[in-house]
Amino acid sequence: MRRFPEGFLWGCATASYQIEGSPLADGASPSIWHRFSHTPGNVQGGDTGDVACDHYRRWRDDVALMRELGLKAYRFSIAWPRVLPDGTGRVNEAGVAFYDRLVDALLEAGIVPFATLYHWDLPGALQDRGGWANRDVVGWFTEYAGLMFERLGDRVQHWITLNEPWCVAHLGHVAGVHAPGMRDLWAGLRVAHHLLLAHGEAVAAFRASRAGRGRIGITLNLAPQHAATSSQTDRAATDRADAYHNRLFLDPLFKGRYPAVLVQHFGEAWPEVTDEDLAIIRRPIDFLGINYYSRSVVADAPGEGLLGIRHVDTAGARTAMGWEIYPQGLYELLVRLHREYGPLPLYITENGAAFDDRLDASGQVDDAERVDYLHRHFLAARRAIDDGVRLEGYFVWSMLDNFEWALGYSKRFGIVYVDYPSQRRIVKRSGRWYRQVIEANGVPE
Ligand SMILES: N=[N+]=NCCCCNC(=O)[C@@H]1[C@H]2[C@H](O)[C@@H](O)[C@H](O)[C@@H](CO)[C@@H]12
Repeated sequence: MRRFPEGFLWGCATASYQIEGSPLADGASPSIWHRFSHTPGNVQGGDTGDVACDHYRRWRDDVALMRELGLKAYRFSIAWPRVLPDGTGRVNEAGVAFYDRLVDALLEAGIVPFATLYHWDLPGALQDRGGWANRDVVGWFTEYAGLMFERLGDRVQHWITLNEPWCVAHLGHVAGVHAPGMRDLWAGLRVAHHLLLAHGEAVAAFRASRAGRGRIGITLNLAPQHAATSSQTDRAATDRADAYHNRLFLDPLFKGRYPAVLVQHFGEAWPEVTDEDLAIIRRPIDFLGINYYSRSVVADAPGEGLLGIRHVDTAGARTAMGWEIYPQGLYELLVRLHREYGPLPLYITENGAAFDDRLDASGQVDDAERVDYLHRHFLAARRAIDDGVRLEGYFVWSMLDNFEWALGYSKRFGIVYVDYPSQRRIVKRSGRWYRQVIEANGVPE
């Protein structure tokens, strides 16, 4: 048995738009994902977050389910449009009350709440004013963050400013496959910069708030980039991919500068960046959240796409998302972060897999593949701890099957199956297995 350190925080992660449903209930306003999913052609099957897992109404039973699973911690996100329907100014007390009750129920169940301030559901009213591409968003986000620190900061001690700024900037503003569906590199690079500025200003607001004695961090999706061959051109291509996918956020946050290779590569599209900006962005944080799913293998492809690279297929097994199952990439990433950007406390704020789960004749889900996936990734994380990495918790994505963005409900990541028509929750084999892991605080070799 490979035991984890005493007090290791085993949990699950979710996000507001992906599980809550009731997007316009009790004074909430439309988010950019409400608009995006209701725009035909954007989401597979025309799916929307209108119902999702109906968590907005079933939250009490879901907390009971978390307790049944033995979770030590639970990472959720707050829907900005519920608490500030116009994005700034007027507070919607019914929206705040939902999170107030949720936090109280979690504490009552002995579960540590981790609150993510932004998991992609920007108020549509702010998108109408330019959204993340408008530098004024820094003030809007800081106001929202300050309100939440004020209202929940006496009970929530762990805060994540942003979930995956890379996805917000690239998928939402360059590739256009996520809300708000923009395809504009110039805007996307500014969005990345504004997200980091907003993060930095929220950190300062946190330190000044009554929540300030808690911990604040940010969650990045990070993926090791491996060169397809040892050729100079493939290595240079991999360096560009690593700079864009990983260092675009890591370097300003922890080194106070953007990767030079990107500034060069993007030329006049690169935004104006001042030393004052960089000082805001690099304000010290208490932990780094890592969302790990897989790695990429990269080859030089002159003139192709944004970076002149292409991703090379590998032989390894894949999840239902088409992502290679590569647990050693988690070990490699954790050790790199510790050595190059740390040493600071780390949490795996998301790791998990989608597989084609089906109810069997007995109405159960025997998701052996997900058990194997998690087992191998837990062992990789445990190896990193042996090498001195200060890993303090692990949140499995996800507790429930949920709305998988542009893929709608076609992908199931949960350790609990959601039968959407009936909204019944059915704990999968992986959920029962995870409960044992948490109880033992360890996994078999
Ligand atoms: N090009 N390209 N892109 C692939 C980039 C992968 C990054 N996607 C994630 O990490 C998302 C993260 C998200 O927080 C959660 O809300 C999503 O449900 C999970 C599962 O998808 C993961």
